[in-house]
Amino acid sequence: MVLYIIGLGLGDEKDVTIKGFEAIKKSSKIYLEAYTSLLGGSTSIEALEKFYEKKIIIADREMVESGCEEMLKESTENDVSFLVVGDPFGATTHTDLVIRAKELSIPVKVIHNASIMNAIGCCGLQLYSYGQTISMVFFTETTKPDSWYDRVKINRVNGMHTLCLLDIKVKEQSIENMCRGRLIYEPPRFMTVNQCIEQLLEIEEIRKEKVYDQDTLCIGLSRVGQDDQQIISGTMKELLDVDFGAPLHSFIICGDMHFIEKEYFETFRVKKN
Ligand SMILES: C[S@@+](CC[C@H](N)C(=O)[O-])C[C@H]1O[C@@H](n2cnc3c(N)ncnc32)[C@H](O)[C@@H]1O
Repeated sequence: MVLYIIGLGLGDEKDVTIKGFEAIKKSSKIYLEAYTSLLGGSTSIEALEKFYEKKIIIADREMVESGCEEMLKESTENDVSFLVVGDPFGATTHTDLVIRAKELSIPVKVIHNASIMNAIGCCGLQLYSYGQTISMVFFTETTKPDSWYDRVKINRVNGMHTLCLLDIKVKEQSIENMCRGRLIYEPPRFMTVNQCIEQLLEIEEIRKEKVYDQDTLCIGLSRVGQDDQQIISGTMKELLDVDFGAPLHSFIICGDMHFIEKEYFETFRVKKN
């Protein structure tokens, strides 16, 4: 029997490929990885279930990171589909799951789809000219992780663009609820372009290595691949107050731009009052 790992793309329930759809149809159980990305705003689990005519089981972080025992056991007897928004190996790599399945001699078939890692090409910067992608996590009162700053520095020194993927917090417990063992979860949070810029500038202020500043050119994107996607370019200062609307958001710190990249950049330039 086969464990299908299927990318759903970035839009809605209809972005699944025909191959993916066929695999879902013949699977006895369908799991949806629901903590590293999000389909289009109005795409609910119910919409997926209606379109695929199948019941969907939510695979949260706990389940995936604790080994997916039940799902793998099921795959030894029947075809099972594990759905991932975007591409299964785009940004979040589900390699642990593949290794576990291989250890149990379960055949795995991966069905790819669009990922933010390639759809980001819609802003006109050449995919070949990006350096390392960074993940920007929410700062807290006590922690401000900044290891990404060194990677942005390398990218900037080498004239490369930096894609910043922004934090998603779902099914998080408050410290108090965790300590008391209460399974009460905080509302989901998705980092905005504005929060990302604030954190970037805060760390530049602390590190002072002149990696970028508020006049650095950048691009904010939201809901890429969906009908209401937004792409807005400008300086960090200019984008700080722009409302990019509903999640998900991504951010790019531009490196050196070819003249065609510059021309394209200007077509998305923030409107000044
Ligand atoms: C772990 S990554 C995405 C992994 C996903 N499997 C993929 O291939 O696209 C999640 C982050 O990518 C970015 N992202 C994903 N989809 C997006 C979209 N449609 N528009 C803008 N940003 C997106 C957001 O910053 C989000 O927090």
